[in-house]
Amino acid sequence: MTQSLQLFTSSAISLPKHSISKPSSSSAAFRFPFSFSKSSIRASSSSDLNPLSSSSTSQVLVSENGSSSGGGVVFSSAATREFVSVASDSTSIEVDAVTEAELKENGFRSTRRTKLVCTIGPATCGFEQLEALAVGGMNVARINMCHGTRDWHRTVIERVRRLNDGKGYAVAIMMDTEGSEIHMGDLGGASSAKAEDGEIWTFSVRAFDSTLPERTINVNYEGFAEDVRVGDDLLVDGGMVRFEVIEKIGPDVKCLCTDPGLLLPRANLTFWRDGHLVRERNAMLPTISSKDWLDIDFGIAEGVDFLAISFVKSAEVIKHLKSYIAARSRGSDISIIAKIESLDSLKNLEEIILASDGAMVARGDLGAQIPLEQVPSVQQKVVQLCRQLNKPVIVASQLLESMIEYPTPTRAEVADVSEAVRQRSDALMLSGESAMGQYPDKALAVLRSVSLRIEKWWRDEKRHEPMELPEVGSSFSDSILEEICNSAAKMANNLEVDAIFVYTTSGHMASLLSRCRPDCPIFAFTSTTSVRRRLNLQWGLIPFRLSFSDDMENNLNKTFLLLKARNLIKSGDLVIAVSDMLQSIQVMNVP
Ligand SMILES: Nc1ncnc2c1ncn2[C@@H]1O[C@H](COP(=O)(O)OP(=O)(O)OP(=O)(O)O)[C@@H](O)[C@H]1O
Ligand SMILES: CC(=O)C(=O)O
Ligand SMILES: [K+]
Ligand SMILES: [Mg+2]
Repeated sequence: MTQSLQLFTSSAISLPKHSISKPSSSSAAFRFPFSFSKSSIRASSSSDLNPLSSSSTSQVLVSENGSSSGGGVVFSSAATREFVSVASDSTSIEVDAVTEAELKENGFRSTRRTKLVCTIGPATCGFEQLEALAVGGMNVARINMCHGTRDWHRTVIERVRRLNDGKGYAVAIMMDTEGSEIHMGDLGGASSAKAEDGEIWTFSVRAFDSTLPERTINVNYEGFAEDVRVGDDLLVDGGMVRFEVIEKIGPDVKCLCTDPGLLLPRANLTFWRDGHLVRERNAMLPTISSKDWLDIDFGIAEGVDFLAISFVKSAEVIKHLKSYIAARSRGSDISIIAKIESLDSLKNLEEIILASDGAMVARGDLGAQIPLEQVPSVQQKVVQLCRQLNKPVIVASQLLESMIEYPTPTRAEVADVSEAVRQRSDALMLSGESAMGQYPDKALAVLRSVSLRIEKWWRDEKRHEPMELPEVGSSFSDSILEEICNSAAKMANNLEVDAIFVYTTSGHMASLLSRCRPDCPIFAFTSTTSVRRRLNLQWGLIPFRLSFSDDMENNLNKTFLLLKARNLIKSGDLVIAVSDMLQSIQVMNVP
C-alpha cells in the first residue's frame, strides 16, 4: 500500500540533504543527521552548504515555535498528531509474528541474531506441525528433493504459503537438489534396515521389478560394479554404516558389514581405497542431473526463495544455473546457495562462493569425502570466507543428531551448536531432527535457546574478534555504500544504539550491515515480500515489509509511528538510520 503523506506545513523550510546539525538542546525528540556524499567528499558547491538552499529536495520540519536553534530539528507536535491520524493504519508495516512477539518480550537487544532452517519431512509436513515450527522460530523451511514426490513437496510449499499469508509469518522456502552422487535406492518401501556386524549384503545396479531380495541394496550409479574393487571400504552416509567389498559378480557387489548400523532410504554411498576417496567415473557425473533440472523447473514454477545446489564442483555450474533461471523467469530473484560437500568444492571454494548468493557447510556428505577431523576447520574457513565475501552461510547436519530419538541433546551437540553461533554463521540447519525425528519442536527450541545464550554471552564479554572485511563492491558507488555500512555498524557499537534501521530496495545494504555483525539488531525495511523473505537467512536482520519513498524524513516518521503503534519501539530509543537512496547516516532518538 502506498501512502502519500503531506507532512509539510507552511512553516516547513527546506534544508539541504548534506547539512550537519547538532541535536536540539530544548527537546528530547531530536535528530542528529550527518551525511556525506560523493559531492561533499570532493568539493561541495556553495549551494550545498547553504541551509536555505532551494535547490535541495530534502525537507524537514521545524519546531512549533518556528525555531530550528542550533540547526536541530524538533518534530512539530501538531504535524505529528496529523501524521498519526493519517498513518495509524498499522497494516502497512509487516513483520514476522514471532519476531514481533520476541521484540515485545525481550526488547531489541535480545532478539535472536542467528537464523534457523528446518528440513521438512514426514514428521513436520502437516499444517499444524509447520505452524509449530514457525512459532518456534523457523526462518526457512527446506525441502530435500532426494526424498518424497513433487506432489508432496508442492503440498508443503502450499502450506507454508498459507501460513505466511494467513498468519503473518515470512517463512522462506529453500529447495535442495538431489545431485548426481552415488546413493542407495529406497529399500523397497521400508523406512530403514538394520545391517549387523559380519552380515553379507549385495549392492546391485540391477533393476528389481518386484520386491528386493533380502539383504540387497539398489545403487543408482551404473558404473558402480565396475569402479569398485575387492578390498574397498564402502561407507553409507559418511560412515554411519561401513562395509568391505569381498566379491564382484557381474552387476552385483557382495559386501561384508564391518561397522553395523541403520541403513536409511537413498543414503549416500562413497567408496575408499587405501585411505582415499575413490572418484573414478563418478567424478564425471554432472552436478545438476537431468532429474535435478526438472526439480529446478518445479522450484522456479513454485516460486521458491532459495535453491540449494548439492555437490557443487565449480563456479561454472552456478553461473550456468543463474543464466538458466534468468532466462526462464524474468525478474526472478531466486537465491542460489552452493552446498560445500565435496572435495572439488573445497578446491574451488572462493570462486564458487563468489558466484553464488550464499553457501551451506553440508557436513554430512563433506565428512564422507574428507577425513572427519578436517570438517571443523573447513567449517570455520567457509564461515569466515562467506562473511568476507558478503554471502550468507548455513552450518548444516548432525547439529542435534541424537534428538532424532531423544528429547534432550548431548552436551557435545550443544557445544557444536555453540561453536557455529560463536563463529557467527548466518544460520543453523536441522535435517533428520526436524524431517523425521521424534522431537522436531524440541530440537528447534534447543537451537533457539543456545543461539540466544551464546549471542548474549558474546556481546556481554565483548569478544569481538576484529575481522578484516575486504571491499566487495566493484564500483565507486558500491564502495560508498560499504563505507556507510561499516561506519554505521561501528557507530552503533560505540554509541550502544538500540537498533540500526536500513531502507533497502534490493536488500543489498541490509546484507552489508549484517556482514559487520553489529551488537544491535538491524531493522531492514523493504517494499517487496520476496526480498523480505530472503533477508530471513541473514544474521541479525529483522525484515519488515513497508512501502517507502525516497524521502527519508517521511520514511522515518512513518516508521516510528507504525512501530510505536505496535509497541515495537518507544520514545527515546536510540536509532541509526541508513538507506540505499540517500548517502547518509542519521543518529536519532525515537521522538
Ligand atoms: N521429504 C522427505 N520424505 C521422507 N523422508 C525425508 C524427507 N526429507 C528428509 N527425510 C528424511 O530425513 C533424513 C535427513 O534429511 P536430510 O535432508 O539431511 O537428507 P539426506 O538424505 O541426509 O540428504 P542431504 O545430503 O541432501 O542432506 C533423510 O535421510 C530422510 O530419511
Ligand atoms: C545437508 C547436506 O546435504 C549434507 O550435510 O550432506
Ligand atoms: K539434497
Ligand atoms: Mg548432502
